[in-house]
Amino acid sequence: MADTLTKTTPEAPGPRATTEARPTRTAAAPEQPAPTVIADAVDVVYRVHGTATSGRGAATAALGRILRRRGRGGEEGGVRTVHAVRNVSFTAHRGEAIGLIGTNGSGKSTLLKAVAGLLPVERGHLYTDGQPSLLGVNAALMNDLTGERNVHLGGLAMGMSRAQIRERYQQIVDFSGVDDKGDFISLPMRTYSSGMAARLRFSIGSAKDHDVLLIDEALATGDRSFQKRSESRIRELRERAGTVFLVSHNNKSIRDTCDRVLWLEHGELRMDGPTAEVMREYERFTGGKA
Ligand SMILES: Nc1ncnc2c1ncn2[C@@H]1O[C@H](COP(=O)(O)OP(=O)(O)OP(=O)(O)O)[C@@H](O)[C@H]1O
Repeated sequence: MADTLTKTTPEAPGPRATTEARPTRTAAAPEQPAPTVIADAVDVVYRVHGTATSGRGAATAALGRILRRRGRGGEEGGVRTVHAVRNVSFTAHRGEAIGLIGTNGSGKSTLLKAVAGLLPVERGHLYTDGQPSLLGVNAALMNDLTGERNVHLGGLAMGMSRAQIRERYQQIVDFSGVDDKGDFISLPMRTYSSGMAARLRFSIGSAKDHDVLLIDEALATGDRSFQKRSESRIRELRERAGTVFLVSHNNKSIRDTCDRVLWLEHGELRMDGPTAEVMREYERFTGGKA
């Protein structure tokens, strides 16, 4: 494992911090767990191209002209900007399970992708110790291949050796439960229900010990009994010294799995603290409906 934190995100073109205020790991107090992710005033901005509507007569063109007259959105030359994460700072440590909560569109998935190094930061810096893995997205599974082939492919994509995959193969299949209703593991993944595919992805992704594991709830779908199994798997992964981030709208899952919660709203970090405290405030904010 690297001795110093490394910068994982490619930087976006355009304005950025001028000083390279790279946080160095300071001599930690004996019981202080090592930091695994440092976000230092991070901004993430999407640029949506092709929003200009030039065709005369088209309904979308007319709508575009109306919206432009009203001066809405950060649009310039047909490029709309969406400022999804704003000035977010936090430090995550080894052994922590951190929930990411917030109402729809608050920036949770975007922040997760930035930590995974899949999206550039516009301003600020992100440093990670070890390789962050976003569960599912980077497990390059293919619909036309059988579940069995995908277990091998996903394992290789995560950097497991063939021998490691062979050794854990049965465990991965059993945990996913895709064979519970017949021999589905030998059928192409396109024949799986979305829940079955998500279970296999979770099972493959969590078969490896990760330094930083990022889980977006969209990938952790599945029935209640599978969710329970996933929660205990997350606890195991965390016990094996990594850091787990979990995006979820399921407050119970967050309470059962995480000891710390980051609450995002409009891309800003509204609260960062112990699960019980943050969830209490969040439920007050959403009227307990989130
Ligand atoms: N590829 C994209 N291009 C442009 N804007 C995007 C893109 N993805 C997300 N956004 C915008 O960024 C903002 C944050 O979205 P994000 O998906 O991170 O929120 P979220 O908190 O994960 O939402 P949800 O709980 O609904 O999954 C939203 O305004 C969304 O419309």
